[in-house]
Amino acid sequence: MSFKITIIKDKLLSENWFVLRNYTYEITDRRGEPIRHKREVYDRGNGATILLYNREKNSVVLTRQFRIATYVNGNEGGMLIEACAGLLDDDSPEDCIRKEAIEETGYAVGEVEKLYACYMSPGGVTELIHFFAAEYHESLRKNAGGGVDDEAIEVLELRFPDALAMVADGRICDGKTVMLLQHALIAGWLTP
Ligand SMILES: Nc1nc2c(ncn2[C@@H]2O[C@H](COP(=O)(O)OP(=O)(O)O[C@H]3O[C@H](CO)[C@@H](O)[C@H](O)[C@@H]3O)[C@@H](O)[C@H]2O)c(=O)[nH]1
Ligand SMILES: [Mg+2]
Repeated sequence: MSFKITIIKDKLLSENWFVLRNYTYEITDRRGEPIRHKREVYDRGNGATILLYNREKNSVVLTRQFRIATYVNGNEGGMLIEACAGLLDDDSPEDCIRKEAIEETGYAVGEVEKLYACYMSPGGVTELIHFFAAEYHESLRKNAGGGVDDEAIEVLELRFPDALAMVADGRICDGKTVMLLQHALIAGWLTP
C-alpha cells in the first residue's frame, strides 16, 4: 500500500557541513484523509562499510576512532570500534569502499562482495549504507592504514570469537559493525 505524499514546504535549517532541513508534508492516512506532518531530516550523504575477514586466521580487521556523537551521548572516552566505513562523496559504493579500505586499514582488497544496503536511522537521517565484505591477507597490505587528514584511526585485528564476545559485552556497540559480524557468523565464513 502506498500513500500519496505532497511536500508543502522544505525549509533549510543548517548547511554548515551536512544539511539539516525541516519538511512540511501531507500524507494520506488509511482512510484517505490528508494529515500534515513537520519533520526534521538530516542529510549526511550515503555511505559504505566493509567487513574484512580472514578464514585461515578466523579473524577480522576493524577500526577504532573517536566519535564525538557517541561521546556526547554516554560513550565514555568517545572511542568506537567499527568496521571500515566512509561517505560515498561522488564515488560508487564499490569504489568508495575500496578507497576507504586502503585509507583506513591499509588493505587493498580486490573483489568485494555486496551484501545489502540499509537505512541506519530512518526516523530522521537520510543515510543509506551499502554493506560489503572481502577477505584480507597480508599480501594485500599496502600501508599501515590510519585514515587521511586529521583522522586518527587505529587498525585492530581481532580473533572472531573475541569480536563476538565484544559485541555481547558491549565493547562493540556500532550498528553496522554488529550486523557485519553477525553476517559472517550466519554465512559460516568464520567460526565462533
Ligand atoms: N570539518 C569537519 N569535518 C567533518 C565533519 N563531519 C565529518 N567530517 C570529516 O569527514 C570525514 C568523513 O570520513 P569518512 O571515513 O568518509 O566517513 P565516516 O565519518 O567514517 O562515516 C562512515 O561511518 C559513519 C558511521 O557509521 C557512517 O554514518 C557513514 O555513512 C560512513 O559510512 C572525516 O575526516 C571527518 O572528520 C564536520 O562537521 N566538520
Ligand atoms: Mg571512515
